Amino acid sequence: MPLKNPRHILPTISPNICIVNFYTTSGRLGLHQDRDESRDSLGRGLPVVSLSVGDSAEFLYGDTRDVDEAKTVVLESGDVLIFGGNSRMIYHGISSIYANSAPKALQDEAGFRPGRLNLTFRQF
Ligand SMILES: O=C(O)CCC(=O)C(=O)O
Ligand SMILES: [Fe+2]
Repeated sequence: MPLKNPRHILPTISPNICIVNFYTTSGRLGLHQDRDESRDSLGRGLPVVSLSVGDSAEFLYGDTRDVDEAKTVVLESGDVLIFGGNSRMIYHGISSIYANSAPKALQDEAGFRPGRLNLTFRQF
């Protein structure tokens, strides 16, 4: 079945914030909700658009702050994860970084240091 047009699922954004996180190979981020955007933005469920570069990471997500109930998805270099609409207030975090999992060209040709870069684009 063809994927639905995302515009029918999530509102579009004009991002005016980019949060940049760099994780060393021992880096972690505890389960949290992203709630620093405006009430209007949160109320409309405007999505967070997350781009991963470098080493792969285990991304946890769930409806509660309970790590044991959270699901996991591995985010690889180049992956874009979008959460918005009914999922805008999910708890999420990073439980581990897989050392040496980045594409070799990133290290060899771009001089990317070991670890993971994450950029999240948001509309305040
Ligand atoms: O590194 C990630 O994939 C998540 C980052 C995050 O949750 C945040 O910046 O609020
Ligand atoms: Fe977050």
